[in-house]
Amino acid sequence: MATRIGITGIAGRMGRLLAEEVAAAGAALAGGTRRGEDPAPLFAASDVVIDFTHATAATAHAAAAVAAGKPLVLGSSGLSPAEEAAVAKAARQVPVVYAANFAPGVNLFLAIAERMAAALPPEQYDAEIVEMHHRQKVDAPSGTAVALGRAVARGRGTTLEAAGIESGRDGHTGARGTGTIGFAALRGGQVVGEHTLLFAAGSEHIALTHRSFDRRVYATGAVRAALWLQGRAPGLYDMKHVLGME
Ligand SMILES: NC(=O)C1=CN([C@@H]2O[C@H](COP(=O)(O)OP(=O)(O)OC[C@H]3O[C@@H](n4cnc5c(N)ncnc54)[C@H](OP(=O)(O)O)[C@@H]3O)[C@@H](O)[C@H]2O)C=CC1
Ligand SMILES: O=C(O)C1=N[C@H](C(=O)O)C[C@H](O)C1
Repeated sequence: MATRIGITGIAGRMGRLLAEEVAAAGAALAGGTRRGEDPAPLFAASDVVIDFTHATAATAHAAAAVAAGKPLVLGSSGLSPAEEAAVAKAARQVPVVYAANFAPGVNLFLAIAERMAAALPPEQYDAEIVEMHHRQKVDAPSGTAVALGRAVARGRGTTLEAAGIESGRDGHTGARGTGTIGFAALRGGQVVGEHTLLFAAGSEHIALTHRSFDRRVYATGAVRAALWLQGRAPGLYDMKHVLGME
């Protein structure tokens, strides 16, 4: 029997593409919800649910996954520490793939970012992350930019919070802090998603850029993650697990 996949926020930009990719993968669309609807019936009718809606919905959707005993693929960005903690708690009872970006190239980028950061001393190389997205995006910096920042911090043997964040500089900011990680977010037009990680030293710069031209790449990855979750033990997984990049 085909895997039944449910989609929260099915009328959204990602929701519509996810429905197409469920069919393309030979799975069955169990149904979808719109904003304000009770997610419980969808979780009950699904083998796995994919959630690309909004950060503020993540806690309720994680709770619905636990109540129904169903795996969850979570792609929403901009989650607060409390919302991420709620997802991690749910993942003790059901398997969850939570990824900032479901594009394979970005997940390779994250791995390379960590290695670059480990090789380039923070006293000499300032790490700056620049992202650009479509004018409708409601959170900044993007989830992917935050994931890149976390990868750089990991490579440097620290955390993003401990390294220090310089985001959205404006006015009399003072000089850049050594070892901090900088973020800049651009919004305009219909840019699907662009991320650049720059290491800037006195005598050289090295930059890596990823560009998505079609958000279908995220939908394909999320459906792949949903199918990969079938039969998994409870736990908090990432796209690198789905792609076998661990
Ligand atoms: N991890 C990844 O690879 C990717 C992540 N994303 C993330 O996915 C999310 C959705 O993006 P996108 O599809 O472009 O956004 P859209 O605004 O196009 O779609 C979001 C959908 O979710 C619904 N929704 C909004 N808030 C809630 C809520 N509180 N509860 C239930 N449903 C809700 C909306 O309903 P309504 O229409 O009524 O507002 C809408 O149908 C964003 O957080 C985005 O950053 C996007 C692409 C890739
Ligand atoms: O909102 C988007 O569109 C995207 N959101 C994700 C993010 O915040 O990183 C992934 C991708 O960049 C598109």
